[in-house]
Order: sequence, then structure tokens, then C-alpha cells
Amino acid sequence: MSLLVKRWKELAEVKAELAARDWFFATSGNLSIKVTDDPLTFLVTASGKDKRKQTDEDFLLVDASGNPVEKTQLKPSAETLLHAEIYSKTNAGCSLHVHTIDNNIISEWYGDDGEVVFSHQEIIKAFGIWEEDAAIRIPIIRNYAHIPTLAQEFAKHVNGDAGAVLIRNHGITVWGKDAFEAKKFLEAWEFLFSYHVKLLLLKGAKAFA
Ligand SMILES: CSC[C@@H](O)[C@@H](O)C(=O)COP(=O)(O)O
Ligand SMILES: [Zn+2]
Repeated sequence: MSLLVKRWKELAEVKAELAARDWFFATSGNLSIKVTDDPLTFLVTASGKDKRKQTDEDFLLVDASGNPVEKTQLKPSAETLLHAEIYSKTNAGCSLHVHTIDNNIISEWYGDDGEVVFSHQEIIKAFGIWEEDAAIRIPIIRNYAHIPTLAQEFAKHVNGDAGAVLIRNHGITVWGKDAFEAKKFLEAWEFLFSYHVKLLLLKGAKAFA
């Protein structure tokens, strides 16, 4: 099996798993996986598609600038530049972007702080942090409509082979060394967001009780 086919299958598998979680509302979301380092090429989801569906045209190969490597009718994801930033600045192998209700609520609730910090949660171990009082932070950036500006702002927070950024009232982008790791991190973040939204609601209800 060629490397391209191998990576395609890996990305298709992650896409199907995220679809099963119903994390692709209204064609939102985009995914990518690195194929080669030199020159940099990666598979990215085609723009505007229903990512819950599996087809032979789900992904296309793009270069470091996010341009298709071969002539194709498919358009790379509108947010390909964000994925390109990750691969050009780090050794990450996979990047996942989803819009969920929970990540949007958290991004709005803490948006003015520019970050949100979570602590005292067992699931933080999924990030490879094992201390008892571990805390983990995620930056929150403005949702610039101009994608090169968004990518520039996003790139300020791309400092390691694994990471995540919340885009305010938009969604989360997570990256890791491979598809397994990126999905693990994404699931851990969404667990934290969902827990926290419910806790805030309960605290609010208690205040009125
Ligand atoms: C339908 S809203 C979602 C888009 O604006 C965008 O944020 C998104 O996540 C999907 O865009 P796409 O170009 O299909 O990768
Ligand atoms: Zn998006």
C-alpha cells in the first residue's frame, strides 16, 4: 500500500469516528494528515462537503502553501492555511478541526480572557500530564473572517508537535504526532468542555435555588 493510500485510510477512519460523534454540523469541520515532509504535502478535506459522508473525493493532496498538488476539481478546505501552519512549524502529523456546541460555548464564555484553564480532572492524563494538580490551558483567538489573518493569529499559538487552539464562536483545532494522538486530544478537550458547560449550568441553577 502506498503511503498516500495508508494516510488516506487513516484520515478516513478518524473522519468516520468524529462523524459517529456527530461533530460535523452543517458541513463544518476539516481534517488533515501529513503525507511527506520534504517537500511538505498533506491530505486535507475538500471544502464544503458533508463530512459525515464517505466518498472517494473526501480529501485532496496539497502542498505547504495549501495548493492542490495535482489538477483537481476539488477545493481544499477554506481553513487549509491553518493546517499548513501546523505542518510548517512543527513535526505534527495530523490536525483536526470541529465545531461543537460545547467548544463554542466555552470559547464565548472565556473569550475575553483569551484562554481557559482546566484542572483537577483525571482526563488531563490523556495529554500526557500525570501530576495530581495538573492544569491545562487552551488559548482562545478571535474568529477573523479573513483566513490569512486568522492563520497568522493561530500560528502564534502553534509552538509544539501537539497543541490546540479555540477559535471564538467557531471551533477547536487540535494537532498531534499522528491521527491516534490528535483524536485522543480532541476527545479529551471535548470531554473537558462538556463537563465544564454542565458544571456552570448546575452552579447557575444552584445560585437561584
Ligand atoms: C459551514 S460553517 C464552517 C466553515 O465556515 C468552516 O469553518 C469549516 O469548518 C468548514 O469549511 P471547509 O471549507 O468545508 O473546510
Ligand atoms: Zn471551521
